[in-house]
Amino acid sequence: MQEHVEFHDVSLKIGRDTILEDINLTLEGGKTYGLLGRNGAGKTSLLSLLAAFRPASTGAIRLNGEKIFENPSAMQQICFSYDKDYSEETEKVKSLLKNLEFYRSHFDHEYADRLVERFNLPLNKAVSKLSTGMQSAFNVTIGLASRCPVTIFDESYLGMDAPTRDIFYQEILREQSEHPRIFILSTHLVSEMDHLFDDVIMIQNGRAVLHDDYETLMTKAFYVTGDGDAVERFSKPYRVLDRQQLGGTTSALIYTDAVDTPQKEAHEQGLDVHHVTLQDLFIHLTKEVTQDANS
Ligand SMILES: Nc1ncnc2c1ncn2[C@@H]1O[C@H](COP(=O)(O)OP(=O)(O)OP(=O)(O)O)[C@@H](O)[C@H]1O
Repeated sequence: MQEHVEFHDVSLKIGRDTILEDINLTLEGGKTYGLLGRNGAGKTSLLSLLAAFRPASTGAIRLNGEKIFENPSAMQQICFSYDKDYSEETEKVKSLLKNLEFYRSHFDHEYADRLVERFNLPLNKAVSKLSTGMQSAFNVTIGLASRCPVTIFDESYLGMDAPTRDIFYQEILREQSEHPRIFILSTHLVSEMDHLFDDVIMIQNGRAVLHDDYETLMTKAFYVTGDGDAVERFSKPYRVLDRQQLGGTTSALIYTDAVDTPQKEAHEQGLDVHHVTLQDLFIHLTKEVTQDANS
């Protein structure tokens, strides 16, 4: 069966603060989701609800139609890899990995061994004695080898050097093709990880302000550059996320939900059209929403 997760009208309130509001999302098996949001947007809060660490204040989260919270069989299907504090952990890498087979029904020991080798993890060292980057690699090893149908990595790259992150990215791609599941990658390294995403979800001020498939999303935004008046005329009907002027030349970042994106039309009007990166789009979309929220 193809896994699916549904957030239905989910909110989270802590004390008087509304942390998450009106979250409605559907996630499907075989897809890798990039979860993006500024600091404090609510990414970890959202993921901790999905991992059933806490109940939602309203609404429901379901895995394959079953509520997740306090449901042991649903919780068994979800792995949450985050920047865990191992300072009190006296167990060695080897024994902690061995113990996992009792908790994680899908855990693949051979795969864990391969990852230990790839990440160069010292099996006989206490986990608390691993460097920051090695602890991240250890977390990632558990997340990948547990082969949970829903696997969440919340900023799991912390402290990892570039070659180690590259191994992690290769493994995500290989696992998704050989053992398809729902991967959720919460990250600030947008430009480095965007090639992994099938879908992009953006959280802003506790709301899911965008959920789109990566390819579609990247056709919705583009830069037009040219004579200032011509750019103004062209961009009038569209949402302009950013505008830069240099002498008589203007460059505008257009974002549109139009099914037929108007890039051809821009060309016909003598304007240059350039692609936007996901990182740029993220910066300008979240900047715009923040300004709106404050206005
Ligand atoms: N236990 C808590 N009590 C009160 N407020 C909290 C608690 N945990 C989180 N928050 C608040 O909820 C909001 C969202 O925090 P969250 O950690 O989910 O954001 P995030 O998007 O993961 O941020 P970052 O990218 O900085 O890790 C923040 O305003 C934070 O201060």
